[in-house]
Amino acid sequence: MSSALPPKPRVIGPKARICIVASKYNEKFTDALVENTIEELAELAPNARVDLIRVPGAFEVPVTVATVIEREAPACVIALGLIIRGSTDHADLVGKSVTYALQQLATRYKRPVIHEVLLVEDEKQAYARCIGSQLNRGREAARAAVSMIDIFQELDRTMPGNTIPTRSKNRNA
Ligand SMILES: Nc1c(NC[C@H](O)[C@H](O)[C@H](O)CO)[nH]c(=O)[nH]c1=O
Ligand SMILES: CC(=O)[C@@H](O)COP(=O)(O)O
Repeated sequence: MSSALPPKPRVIGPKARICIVASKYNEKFTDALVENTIEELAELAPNARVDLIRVPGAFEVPVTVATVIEREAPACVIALGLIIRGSTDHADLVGKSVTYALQQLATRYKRPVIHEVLLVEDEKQAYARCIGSQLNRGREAARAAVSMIDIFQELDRTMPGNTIPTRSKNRNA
């Protein structure tokens, strides 16, 4: 059984823009994920501007995240979705490709991308993580997002520039 939610981070004051990219597929569950995320963000980042983009399925989430970051990068992107395993390998293929793509985007753009595109076995697991409270992955997404915004704002204060020394022309330097 998965562990419970991470503790609530401290409330962040500064205004920040957060973009949620959420798939519509399995909408009973993905709607609940979105609602829980927004509710938790309202408490932890009351001054934040929260944009919401809904896409057809989990597989469409990464390309939308990439476009959002390239056009108007938010402080943090939250990716939400629910994949329920069927009778073929499609669920695994979608789940793994989305996971890899989101991590690639986060590290390429140095922008926090919170990954709560869930792959579950059945509706019971989906209910516990999307609608239930103890394991709610929407609240978990919001807490991770606020923590990362806080961390990156601190990094901007303490490590503003490119601190990796560029190699000099003199290879011996
Ligand atoms: N079966 C689920 C899907 N499948 C659809 C894909 O995500 C994608 O939209 C399609 O392959 C077209 O590119 N999506 C989910 O989010 N959840 C599922 O359970
Ligand atoms: C992730 C999916 O598209 C999957 O749930 C569809 O079900 P199936 O594997 O039976 O085609």
